[in-house]
Amino acid sequence: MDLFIHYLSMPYLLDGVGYTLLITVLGLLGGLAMGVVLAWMQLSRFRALAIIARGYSIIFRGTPLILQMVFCYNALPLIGIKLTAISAAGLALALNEAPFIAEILRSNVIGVDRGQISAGQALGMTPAAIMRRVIAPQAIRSMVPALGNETVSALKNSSLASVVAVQELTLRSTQLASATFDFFSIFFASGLMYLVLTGAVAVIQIVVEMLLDLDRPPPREQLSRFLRALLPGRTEPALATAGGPMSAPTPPTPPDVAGADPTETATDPLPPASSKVASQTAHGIDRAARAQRLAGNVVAVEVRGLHKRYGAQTVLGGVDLTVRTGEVVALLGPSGSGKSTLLRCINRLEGWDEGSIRVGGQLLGTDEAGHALSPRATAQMRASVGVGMVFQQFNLFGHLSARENIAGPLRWVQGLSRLDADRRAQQLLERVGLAHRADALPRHLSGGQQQRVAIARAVAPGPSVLLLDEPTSALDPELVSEVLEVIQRLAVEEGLAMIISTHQLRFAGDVADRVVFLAGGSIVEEGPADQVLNTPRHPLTARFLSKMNAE
Ligand SMILES: Nc1ncnc2c1ncn2[C@@H]1O[C@H](COP(=O)(O)OP(=O)(O)OP(=O)(O)O)[C@@H](O)[C@H]1O
Repeated sequence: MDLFIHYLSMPYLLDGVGYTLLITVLGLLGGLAMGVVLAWMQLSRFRALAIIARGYSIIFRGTPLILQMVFCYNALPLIGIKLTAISAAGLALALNEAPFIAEILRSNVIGVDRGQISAGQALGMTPAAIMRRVIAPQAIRSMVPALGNETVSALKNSSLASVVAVQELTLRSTQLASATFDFFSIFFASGLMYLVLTGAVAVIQIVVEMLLDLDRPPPREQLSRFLRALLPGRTEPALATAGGPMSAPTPPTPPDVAGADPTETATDPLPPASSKVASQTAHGIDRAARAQRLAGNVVAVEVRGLHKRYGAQTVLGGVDLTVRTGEVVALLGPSGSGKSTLLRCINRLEGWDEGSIRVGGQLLGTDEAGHALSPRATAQMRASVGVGMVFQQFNLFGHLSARENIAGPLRWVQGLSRLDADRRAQQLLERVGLAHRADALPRHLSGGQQQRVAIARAVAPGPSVLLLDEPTSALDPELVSEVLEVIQRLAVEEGLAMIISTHQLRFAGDVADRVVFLAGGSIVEEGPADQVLNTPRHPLTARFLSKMNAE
C-alpha cells in the first residue's frame, strides 16, 4: 500500500500524466479544427469537397492509430516535415480524431429540424446567421455526450504515443516496472491516474450538459429554491418572484394546457370567434366596398406563368396570380394540388423551372436576367421586400423562448437593439394574448400558443406580404379558433397582403377577399370569396366544396 501511494505521487509518473494530457489536448483541438472543416466539406453543396472528405474519413478511420503515429514520426521527415515526438503523436491523434469528430458534428447539424431552417430563411436570415443562431446552439447541446466519449477515447489512445517514444504515462509506467519489477503497484497507480483523468472528463461533461440544459431554472430561481430549502418556514422568499416583469403573472397550471390557463383568458385581447370583425366582412356590401378600395391598391405579389417540377412530376403548371396590398387571398384545393409549393416559391424557399414572381415589384431570388442569386443575397432580399411566412408545423426555434423567437430575428436581421427588439416582441405577444408566456420555451406551449407566437414572429419585422401555409392543420380542433382569430384580426388591422392556404372554408369565407382554387397545380377558379364558396363555377371546385362541407 505504501508503495502504491509512493507511485501515485512520484514526479516521474506525474510528468508522464502531463505528457498524456498534452498529447490528448493537441489531438482533440487539432481533431476538432479538422473535424469542423471535414464536416463542412461533407455538408457542402459541392460534391467534389464531400467526396474528398469522405475519402479522408475512410482512410483515417480505417487504419490503426499506431500506424498513423509511426507514419507522422518516421515517414513525414522523408518529405521534409520533421516533427518532435510529441508533435508527431499529437498530429497523428488529431488526424485520427478528425473524421470521428466530423461525423459527430455532421450528424448533429443535420439532426436539427429542417422546418426551423426554413423559418430562419423565411425571416431573412443569411445561411451564416442560421448556422450561428439556430443550428449551432441546438447541435452543440446534442453533441456534448458524444464529444465526451471522444475525449475519453482520445485520452486512452494517447498511450499509443509510446511507440514514438513520447514519455507519456503508459511508457513511463512500463519503464518503471521493468526497472523495479513492481508491476502490480505501478500499473495499479497508473490505472488510477487514468481513472482520475477520465473521471474529470465525465464531471466536466455533466457540468456542461447541466449548463446547456434549457429546462434548468435560471440561476436566480435556483438560488431562491436553495434559500427556500434552507428556510422551510418561509413560503415566499424574497427572490421567489424575482424573474422580471414577465415571470410575475405566470400561472400555476401546467404550461401546455392552453385551454386551462386562466391568465390567458384574462389577458387575451382577441375578440371571440363570431365577432364584429367577422360579421363586417361577411356582409356583401362591405365586401363590395372593400373590393373596390383594394382594386386601387398597388400590386404586392405577382406570379406569372409559374412552372415547378419535382423530377418528372409537374407540381405547378403555369400559375398566374396577382395579389394587391391589403388583400386577403385564401388558397383552397385538394391535398397535393400545389398550395404549399406555390407559397414556398413566392418567398423563394423553393426554386422553379419557368415563370417569374415579383414581390413588392422586385424579383425575389433572381436578377432581371433570371439568374439565381446566392442564398445570402436572397436572404437579404427577403428581408428587404418584407415577406413573412407562417408554417403548418409552427417551426419555432426550439432553444429560444417565445420572446426571443420574435426578438432574436429582429436583432439579427433588422438590426434592432436588444431593448427595442424585446419591446416589440413584448407588444406582439400581448396582441396574440401570450405576454404571460414570453419566457416559455416552444415545447412548453400548446400547439395553438406556438402558432400564435409564430404569427407574431412573422409579422414582427412589419412585412408587406404574409404567407400562411395551412396555419391550423397541425392543431387539435379546440385550438383552431384561437389561431384563426389572431389571423382574422391581423387581416383587418394590418393592411397586409395575405395569402392563406387553408382547408377551413368558414374561415376563408369570413376573412378572405378572394378565393383561389388550385387543382393539379393549376388555378381552375378564382373570384370573390362569397361567390366561389357559394356558387362555384368549376365542377372541381363544387366537388371539393361539397366534400369539405360534408366532413
Ligand atoms: N420536396 C419535394 N420533393 C418531391 N415532391 C414534392 C416535394 N414537395 C412537394 N412535393 C409534391 O408536390 C405535390 C404538391 O405538394 P404540396 O405540398 O404543394 O401540396 P398541397 O396542396 O400543399 O398539399 P396539402 O394540402 O396536403 O399540404 C405533392 O404531390 C407532393 O408530393
